[in-house]
Amino acid sequence: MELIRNFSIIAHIDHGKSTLADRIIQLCGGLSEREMEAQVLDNNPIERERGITIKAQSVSLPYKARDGKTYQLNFIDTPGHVDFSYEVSRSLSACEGALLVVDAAQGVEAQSVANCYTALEQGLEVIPVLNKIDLPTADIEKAKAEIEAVIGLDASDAIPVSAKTGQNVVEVLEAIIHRIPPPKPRDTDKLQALIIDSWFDNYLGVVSLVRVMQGEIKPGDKILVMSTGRTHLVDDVGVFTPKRKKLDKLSAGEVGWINASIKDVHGAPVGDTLTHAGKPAEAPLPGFQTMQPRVFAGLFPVSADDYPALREALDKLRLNDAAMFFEPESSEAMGFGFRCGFLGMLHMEIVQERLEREYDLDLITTAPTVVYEVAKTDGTVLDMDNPAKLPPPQMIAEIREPIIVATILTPAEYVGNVIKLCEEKRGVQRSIQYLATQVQVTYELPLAEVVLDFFDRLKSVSRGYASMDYHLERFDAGPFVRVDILINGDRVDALSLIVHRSHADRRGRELVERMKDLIPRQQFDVAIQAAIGAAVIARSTVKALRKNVLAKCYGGDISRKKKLLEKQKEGKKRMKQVGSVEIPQEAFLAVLKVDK
Ligand SMILES: Nc1nc2c(ncn2[C@@H]2O[C@H](COP(=O)(O)OP(=O)(O)OP(=O)(O)O)[C@@H](O)[C@H]2O)c(=O)[nH]1
Repeated sequence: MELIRNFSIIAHIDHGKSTLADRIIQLCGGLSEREMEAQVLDNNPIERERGITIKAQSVSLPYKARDGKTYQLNFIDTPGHVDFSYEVSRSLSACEGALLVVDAAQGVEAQSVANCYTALEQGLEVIPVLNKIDLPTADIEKAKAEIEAVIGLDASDAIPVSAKTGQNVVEVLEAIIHRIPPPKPRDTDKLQALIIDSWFDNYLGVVSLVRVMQGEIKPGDKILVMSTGRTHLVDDVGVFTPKRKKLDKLSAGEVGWINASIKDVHGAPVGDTLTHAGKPAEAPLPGFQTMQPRVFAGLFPVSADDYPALREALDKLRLNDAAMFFEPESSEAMGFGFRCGFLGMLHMEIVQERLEREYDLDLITTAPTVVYEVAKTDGTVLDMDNPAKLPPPQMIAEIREPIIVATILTPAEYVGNVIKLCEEKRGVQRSIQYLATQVQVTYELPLAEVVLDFFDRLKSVSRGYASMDYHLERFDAGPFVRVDILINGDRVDALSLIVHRSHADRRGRELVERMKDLIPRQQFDVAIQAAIGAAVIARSTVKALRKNVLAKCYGGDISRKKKLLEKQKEGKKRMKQVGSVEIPQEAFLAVLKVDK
């Protein structure tokens, strides 16, 4: 155990975590040059394409140090996006230390600050690493000053490196073995293993990444999942090197995978404790906060025939993604589909992309909504994740919306823009603090205002420099109303929105205008209305088509004609019928884009 070091890397997206991890793997001889390919830790092709890490993974590496001893380094990867910050804390809880990687040309970003605090709270040793020193814009002293001012962490012995060229990376390894303590020995050998992550493998079924806190775990052991009381036989145990390698056992202090023929990820819940059925530990380890889906949307197949395929695909995805939620939903406008819950917008986009790409499904996604608390006049409180299901106004005593506290870090020159954006999004300022080279602004903001386009807007008003982190604080009552969209008098239930009364008129108007541009002209007039209850707040009309589209081409240009027809066919693919009107997918997505 003296020779084991368990560590994580905390870094903001793009600061070079994967590149550094690859270098470390290479230095420890984990993979040959050919096998390195690109970044081995980003397994999922979508993660790789988007260059963001989502799932926690791990590697065990032997490192022969300058002192002549060979250490076992267990690196547990953490995701870098704000949607997935709960996964960071669970990766950290399996470690004794963490590297804080800061891009020396960019400085500290909000996400790393929050994750760094989590690490410090959990008692981890944090080693600051300044990356990208090969860049001419890198400023080591400034980055150090920022770490000290913003995080309050001593950065005098921060290690300057270039993960790209490999310069100084070996010093990081030496710091890991000297500065991060080995796992603490326990005085009992009763098994306690913390499930850091579980995922579904097509060949093996559920594989769990565990940190053995005490005792040991071997193939053939009968293990007990402490929260469910279920027992399973362990088939195999091992580590990733990063290749999957079977071992005889995993011992106290180690991190590795186990496979115990559990059917789905819910059978091995993340944060749960495994122990021996015959000789159980007295108590489970402290678990993790369960993750609550915060953003909900309806997913509907474009073709009703795809409904069973969609269900199957969602079932499969859920095997891997314990944070995803879904249940059947039926909509008058959209037919049968599923109401799905996600951690945030990025999570939603990724799931949607996987369904379309890996399962070849054409989907329509309704506007995402947050979960409102609806207090009814009869004293009951509902969690409302679907505006179409809001009870009638006379039954509602109060609607409460989720409020977050956002911490934003920005260079001083953009602070005015950032404040303006927050105010526009109904934010209430809590504090503003000038630190070394950045400003830290804290705002209370309605989550509903944040989920749609806040990140994009924040990036654009700060030229990409501002970063943010947030946590849910409470629910606040407010004057919320449901805005319905009617097409030729039919309510499109899937387009209903819950909005703040003060934004309802503008929102309704924008929505109607946008829908008008997106609904193709038909053989008859199409009336589009936005309404609150029976009161129409905006209206518009798509005039009936008078001429055949092809008439414009004067019969001459065949290729142009063909193009037009093809374009129409394209458009047809993602259409939904509402009453007698066909609505393209973009019209539904317009709801997303309307600026609140
Ligand atoms: N010049 C230079 N570029 C680097 C260095 N380290 C990483 N990069 C580049 O920075 C970009 C981001 O690096 P990644 O390693 O993918 O970043 P990451 O933090 O893992 O990103 P996520 O996986 O999204 O969390 C890539 O284009 C790298 O090539 C470095 O030391 N110097």
